[in-house]
Amino acid sequence: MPRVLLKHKAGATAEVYNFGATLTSYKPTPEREVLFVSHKALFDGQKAIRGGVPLVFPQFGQSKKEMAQHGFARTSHWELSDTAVTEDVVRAVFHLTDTETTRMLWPFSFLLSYTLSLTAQTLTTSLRIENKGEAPFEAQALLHTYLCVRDIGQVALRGFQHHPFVDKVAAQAVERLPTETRDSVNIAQETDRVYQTGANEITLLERGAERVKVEYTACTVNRDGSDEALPHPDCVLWNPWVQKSQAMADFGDREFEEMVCVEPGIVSEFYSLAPGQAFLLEQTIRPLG
Ligand SMILES: O=P(O)(O)OC[C@H]1O[C@@H](O)[C@H](O)[C@@H](O)[C@@H]1O
Repeated sequence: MPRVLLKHKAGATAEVYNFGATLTSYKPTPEREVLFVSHKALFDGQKAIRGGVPLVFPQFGQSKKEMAQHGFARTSHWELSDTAVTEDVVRAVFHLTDTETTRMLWPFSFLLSYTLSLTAQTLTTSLRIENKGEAPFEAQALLHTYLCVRDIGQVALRGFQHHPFVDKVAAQAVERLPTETRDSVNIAQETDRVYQTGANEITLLERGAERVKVEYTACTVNRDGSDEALPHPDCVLWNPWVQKSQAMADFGDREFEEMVCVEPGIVSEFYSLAPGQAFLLEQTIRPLG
C-alpha cells in the first residue's frame, strides 16, 4: 500500500499510509519508536490499521448504525496533496473529500486536510474539517493515538485529574458524571473513558519517568478566518485489557501490555459546522526522557 516517509535532517522520521492517512511510525531518533502498531494489524486496504494514529470521523463509536464504527475516514484512501521541507519542519498534507460512497453513508460535502509536521523534537498532526456544502452538518472527530509502552503495569498518565469522564466500561447511565480524583492514572483493568478535559496536555510516565507528552487543542475556524477555541476538547483513554484483546482478530492476546491509547477529540457531543466553517483538531506528540 502506498505510504509516505518523512525524514528530518536531525534524525526523526515518520511514516504515513495513504490508506486512512494513518500515521504508523514516529521515531524521534532511529532507536526509539513512540507509536504502537499491532503485530497482527492488517494492511489490506479494507480494515482500519490497528495502531499508529487512525483518524476518527464523522462519528466516534457507532451511534449511526448504517455507518462503520468510528466513521469512514480511517478506511478511506487519502490523497497526498502537498509536501514541504523548511529549515525546521518536514511537512506532508493529505486530503479527503466526499464521494458518492461517503454521501450514501453521510449526505454532506466536506474537505478534510490532514497535516503532519515533523520537527527535530516533535510531531504535530492537525486535522482540519471543512464544511463544503450548503447545509450545516454535525460531526465528531478524534486522533486515535496508540502509544507504545514497555510494560503497562509501570505506566502512569498525568493530566486527567479534576476532569469529568464517561466510563464506557461501566456503561450505566449516571445522573452526574464522576470526576477523576487521581493525579496519576494507572491502568490495571479494561479502561475506556471519555475524559471531558480542558487540560490540553497528557503526560505518560513509565517507572516514574516522563516519557511522552500529548498536547492538543481544538477550535472552530469561521469563514472570515477568525477562530474560537473549544474550551473542553475531550481525551479518550483506552486499553482493551485481557478479554477485549482476545476478541480482536487484529490484535495480539497480550499486546495490551505494550500500549495505551491517548485520543484527543471532539466526541462527547456532535459539533455543528455551518457552511464554510471548519474545525481544527491538533495534537503535538513530544517524546521526553
Ligand atoms: O476496534 P476499534 O473500532 O478500532 O475501536 C477501538 C476502541 O476505540 C476507542 O476509541 C473506543 O473508546 C473503544 O470503545 C473502542 O473499543
